[in-house]
Amino acid sequence: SFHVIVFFLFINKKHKSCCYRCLFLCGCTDESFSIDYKNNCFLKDGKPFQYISGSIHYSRIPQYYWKDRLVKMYMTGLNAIQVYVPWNFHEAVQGIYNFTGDRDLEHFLDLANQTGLLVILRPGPYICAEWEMGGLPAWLLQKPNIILRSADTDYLQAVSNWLAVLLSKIKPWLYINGGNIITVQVENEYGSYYACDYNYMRHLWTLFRLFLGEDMVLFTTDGNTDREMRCGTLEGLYATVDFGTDTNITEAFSRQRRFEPRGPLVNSEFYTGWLDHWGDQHAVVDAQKVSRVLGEMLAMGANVNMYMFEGGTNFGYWNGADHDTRFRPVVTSYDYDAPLSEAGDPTEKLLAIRDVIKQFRDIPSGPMPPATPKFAYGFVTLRKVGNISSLLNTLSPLGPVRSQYPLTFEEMKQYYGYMLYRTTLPRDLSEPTPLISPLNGIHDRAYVSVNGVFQGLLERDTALVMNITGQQGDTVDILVENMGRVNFGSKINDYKGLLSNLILGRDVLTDWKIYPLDIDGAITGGWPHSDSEQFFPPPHKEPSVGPAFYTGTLQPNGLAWDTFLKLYEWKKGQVWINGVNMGRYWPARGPQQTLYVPGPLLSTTVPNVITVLELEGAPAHLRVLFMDRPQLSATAPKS
Ligand SMILES: CCCC/N=C1\SC[C@@H]2[C@H](O)[C@H](O)[C@@H](O)CN12
Repeated sequence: SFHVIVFFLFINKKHKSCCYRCLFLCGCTDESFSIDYKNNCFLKDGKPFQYISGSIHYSRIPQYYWKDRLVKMYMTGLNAIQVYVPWNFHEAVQGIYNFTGDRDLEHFLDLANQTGLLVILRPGPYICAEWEMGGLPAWLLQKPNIILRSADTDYLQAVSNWLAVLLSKIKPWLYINGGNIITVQVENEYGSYYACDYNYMRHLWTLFRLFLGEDMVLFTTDGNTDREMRCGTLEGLYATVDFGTDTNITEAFSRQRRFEPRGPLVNSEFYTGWLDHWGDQHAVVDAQKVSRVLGEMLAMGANVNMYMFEGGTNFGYWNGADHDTRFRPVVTSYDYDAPLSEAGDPTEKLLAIRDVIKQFRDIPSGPMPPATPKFAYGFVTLRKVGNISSLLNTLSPLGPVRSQYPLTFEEMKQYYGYMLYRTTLPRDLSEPTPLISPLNGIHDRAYVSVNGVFQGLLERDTALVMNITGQQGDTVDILVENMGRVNFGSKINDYKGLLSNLILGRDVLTDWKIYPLDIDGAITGGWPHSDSEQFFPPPHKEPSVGPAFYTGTLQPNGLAWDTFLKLYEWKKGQVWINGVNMGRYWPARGPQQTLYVPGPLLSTTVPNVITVLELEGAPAHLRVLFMDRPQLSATAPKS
C-alpha cells in the first residue's frame, strides 16, 4: 500500500497536500525537521538547513492577494515564511470558530506549500503584532480582573479550548507529517510581560506537545535583554531572539548562546521597518542597512526571519495600540516600510535583500512579478445620510440598555467599534460648565453633543475635560469610539467605553441609555442605500460638525484595480466600501493620509457604495479622492 500511495503521489503532484495527508494518516511520511545540537544547525530530512524567512500576516491581506504576495516572497529567494494566527480573528465569539474566506488558514498554508515555501507558525495564543489586544479575544475581559497570559484558570480554560481546535487543525500541515510547517512558536516575547508565570508557559508547552507530538521543533522568541530571556524561555522550548539593524549582532547571539549553548542561531524578528502610531512621523529603516546586517547574519550561518516582509492592512477595527506614557493607537496601514509594500509592490528594499540572498543560495530564475496595477478613479462627492442620533432605529434596532451608571463595551457585550451613551442635563447650564472624566475613564474617544449639536470631544490620557452648555432636560449624546485595544505590556486588559462616571460641574451624570451600534451589520445589510428616503437634500454648503454618516457611489469603469482613498480635509472616522470595513482614517493627525483599497473589492459593472462615518466634522465640499498612489508619511502640523 505504501508503494501504491507513493506512486499516486508521484503522478498527482498538484494534489500534494492531499496526498501527504494520506501518507500522514498511514504514518508513511519520511520527512524530518530537527535541531542538530552537534553542528549548531537545523536538519531538514537529515541535511543542514538554514531558513531565510519573511513575516506575512494573512489576516492583513485579502485572500485573493495571498498567492501574489507569496510568489513575490519566493522569487526574492526566501525558503520560508513566518505566520501569526490571531486567536480573535478566528474566535470572535466564544466557542464559534471561523476558518472561512479571509480566515481560511489551511488555504493559506496550502498556497504557501504550492509556492514552495516552508512555514514558521506562531499561534500564540498571544501574538502582539500591533493587532487588537495582541490577538486575544476581547470576550476574555468578561471576567473582571482576569490575569491574561498567566495560569489564571479562566484564561487557561479558554486557551486550552482554542488550542485544541487550532493545533488539531494544523497537525496534518506539520512538515514531519508531510506538510510545510517546520517550527512552531509558543507564546510571544513572554519575557517582556510582567507576569513571568512559568506555570503558564509549562501549561502551553504541555498542550503543544500533546497536540503536535514530541518530534515538533517548538521555540520561543524574546527581546534582547537578560530579563526577557529569563522569563520568556523554558526547558524544552528552543530559545530564539529578535532584534533590528541597530543591535550588535555578536552581542545579541551571544545572549542567545547563554540560553542555548548549542543549536542554530536564530533571529526570529529582524526588523526591516517599523510600525506607525497616529501622530508619529512615518517610520522608515534604511534598505542598505537592512541588507547589510542581513548578510552579516547569514554569513554567520544564522537563521533569519525578516519582520515584516509584507505587512498589509489593519482592516476594520483590528489595529492594536501601545501604552507607554500614553495610549497610542496604531494606524490602519501596516506597510511597515517592508520589502513588499502594503499593496504588495516590490520595493528597492526587496531588491537589495534579494541581492544579498543570492550570495547564500540559488534564487528562482525568472522575473519578479510586477506591482499590481493602480488606478486613480478621481473624485466622488458624498451626501449626508444623517447624524447618529437620527439613525438609532437602524443602528441600534434593539434599543438602549438603561443603567444608572455607564456600562463598558464588554459589559454590553459589544467588543468593537462605537457605542452611544445618552442622558439628560440635570440643570440649566447658562455658563460653559466642565464635563470631566476624573478617572481618565474615556476609552478611547468621546464625541459630545447636546440636543444634536456637537460641542466637543474627550480623549483618553490627553483630553479629560471639556465645557458644555444647555438647559435642564436637554439630551446629552456621547458617542464613544473604541480605537483598538493595547497589544503590548501590562495594559492589555484594555476595557472600552465609559469606564467611570462623568462629572458635569458638581453633578455625577446618571440614568443612562446605552445604545450598542451595529454599524457593520446595518451596512452589510445594504444600509444606507437600501433606505434612500433617509438621504438629506443635496450637499449642504456649511461644513457639518459632529458624528454623522455620509454616502456616495464610485461609478464602475470596467476596471477593478488597486486604489488609494484620500479623505482630504475630513477629520477622523471610518470607511466602508461595498460593505467591507476598510479601517480608520485620521488625516487630521496623520501620518497616514490615504487608505489602501484592494482592486478586487471593487465592482466593474455596478456602482461601488462608499459609506463614511465622520466623527468630528466633514468639509463643505464632501468630496473624497481615489488616487493611484499611497500617502503614508504626512503628519499633520501640531494643532
Ligand atoms: C519596545 C517594545 C517591543 C515590543 N515588540 C515588538 S514591536 C514590533 C514587533 C511586533 O509587535 C511583534 O509581534 C513582537 O513579537 C515584537 N515586536
